[in-house]
Amino acid sequence: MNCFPCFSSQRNKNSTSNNNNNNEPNQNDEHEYRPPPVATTKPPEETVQLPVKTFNFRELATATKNFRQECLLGEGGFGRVYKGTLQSTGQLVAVKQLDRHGLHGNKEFQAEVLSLAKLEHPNLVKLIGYCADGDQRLLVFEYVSGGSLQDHLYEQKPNQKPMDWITRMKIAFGAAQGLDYLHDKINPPVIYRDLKASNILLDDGFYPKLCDFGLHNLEPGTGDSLFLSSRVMDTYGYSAPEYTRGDDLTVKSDVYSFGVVLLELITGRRAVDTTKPNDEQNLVAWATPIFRDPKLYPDMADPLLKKHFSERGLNQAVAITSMCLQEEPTARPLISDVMVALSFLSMSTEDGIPTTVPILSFRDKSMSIALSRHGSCSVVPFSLTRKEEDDKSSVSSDSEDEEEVEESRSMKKQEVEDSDDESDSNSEKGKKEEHSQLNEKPRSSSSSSSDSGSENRRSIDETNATAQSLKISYSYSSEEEDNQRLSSKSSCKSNEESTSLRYDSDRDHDDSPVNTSMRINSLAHDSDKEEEEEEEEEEENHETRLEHTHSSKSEDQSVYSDDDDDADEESGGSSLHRIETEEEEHISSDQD
Ligand SMILES: Nc1ncnc2c1ncn2[C@@H]1O[C@H](COP(=O)(O)OP(=O)(O)OP(=O)(O)O)[C@@H](O)[C@H]1O
Repeated sequence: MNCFPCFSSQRNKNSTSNNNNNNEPNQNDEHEYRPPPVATTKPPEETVQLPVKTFNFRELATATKNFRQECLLGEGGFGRVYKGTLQSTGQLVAVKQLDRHGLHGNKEFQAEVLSLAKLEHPNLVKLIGYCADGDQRLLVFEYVSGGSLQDHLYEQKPNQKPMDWITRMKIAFGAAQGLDYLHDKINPPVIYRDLKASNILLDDGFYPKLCDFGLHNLEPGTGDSLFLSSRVMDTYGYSAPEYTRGDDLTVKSDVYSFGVVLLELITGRRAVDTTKPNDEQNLVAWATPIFRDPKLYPDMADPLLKKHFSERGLNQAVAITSMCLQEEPTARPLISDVMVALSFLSMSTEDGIPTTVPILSFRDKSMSIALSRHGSCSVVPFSLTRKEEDDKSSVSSDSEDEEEVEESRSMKKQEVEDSDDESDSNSEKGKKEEHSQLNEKPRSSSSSSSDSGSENRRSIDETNATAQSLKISYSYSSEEEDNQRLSSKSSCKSNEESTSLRYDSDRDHDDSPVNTSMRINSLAHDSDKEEEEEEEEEEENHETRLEHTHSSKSEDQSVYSDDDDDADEESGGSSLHRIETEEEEHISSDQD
């Protein structure tokens, strides 16, 4: 059966009507068996005429001035790309002349082209048509005029201004939207496989469009080792660890690559830069230790930004990046959550401070947790009632199951945090924006060690500074037995698996990823002294808040500038801020 009617040549069409197969009632022969109606109904995609044109080689040769060098835009893993003008319409196009190594057959090629043509989204470069003439295989795309993200980040023209922070966040947001479409809005999902700065094209207004998606099956001579090695080299620095391990790629591999691009936007550094000292050549390897120390975030940012960004925006962007770059694919967020978070970070506000991200926007709570640790205050804490918490505690004491105990602790801990939030909110009502230090580290270091594993866990927590700040510690040391158990447990909970559980706080919480996170969050805390400690801490925090109110306020109300360095120092780092605003209260109550 030909699934792609618009590719059918006249001859094919004829042959289709002649070979009238089971699904096509033959109008000329009334006596012939007609299948039941259901069988005659073609799926919509078969009947829809897809908006993809066929070009003959001559047309494209004319469009590109005979593939003249001056029209050459560049050469990538798939072949050369030429800028052209279609004579019939005057439309500017990019003509990709596919490498002729091991060409696919006509039908195979057409099938691939058609599936590409179905992918339509404003953040994807549109396929306009194709040419399969003799052994020539060409794809015709809309022309995107502004160059690639790579050009803008690293190959700036002398008179070109560096991209500002909001533009960078908008580009990230747009790219996430394109990726979200591929992952979540079409069926079956498309794994991009090749997301990188050079594949994000920008129009004149910096609107991003992803190119080279879905071309994987068109790779000429798949299995041609020379060809493959050059592509892998190109993608080196963006590939997820599972790729290197030889595991299957998933949509989460794209999320990793997206994290690398986000890191490039933040730092202005190439994914791989062989001109740098050895320990700085691989961007992710260079950045990973920095993720653990929020005080270093401002220094990590692209110097060309001259610190013109809000501290909170930076912290949250780094938090998202760090999540995307988790070693374990299942620990990475869904691109839809990344997209939502970036939608807030990319909003231009009058004061340059990004809008806070409401928790209920996310399908997976881990994103909310990470961002809440980085200054987003409209995060509504998990709404466990005291009754639920008591229920949990009694279940755990009955079962004496260590895991349940952990869970109960974490829930209890969470409730304490909830009440912290509440009291913070009350005490700070009326102020426009104020920071409070969550002071996680003293909390863990002051925990008592009645639990045999708590000492270990505490030390792991202390060394795992990323976990302290981000609370997405799926990567606890594998040497630690307890943590291994927890880590593997959390890994098993794929974000997708639990989507349906995420919003409902009335459900059984035992296995939700929320609780996985909560459990992990609570590792360093001992429940026995918790309330006592909380009281002390609340006092301490209150004092700290008062001390830091002035500096924190000025930090966040103005965008970062070089002059803010002192204030930054004074605030003792940037990530552990929580802000309560009237606006946020409004959002929360809306959500309620
Ligand atoms: N639709 C387009 N509009 C404008 N320029 C384009 C378009 N598609 C590709 N280009 C440009 O053509 C050049 C080659 O692109 P291509 O995608 O083939 O290679 P690449 O992205 O550099 O490498 P790879 O194929 O390994 O991803 C790049 O400079 C790219 O910016």
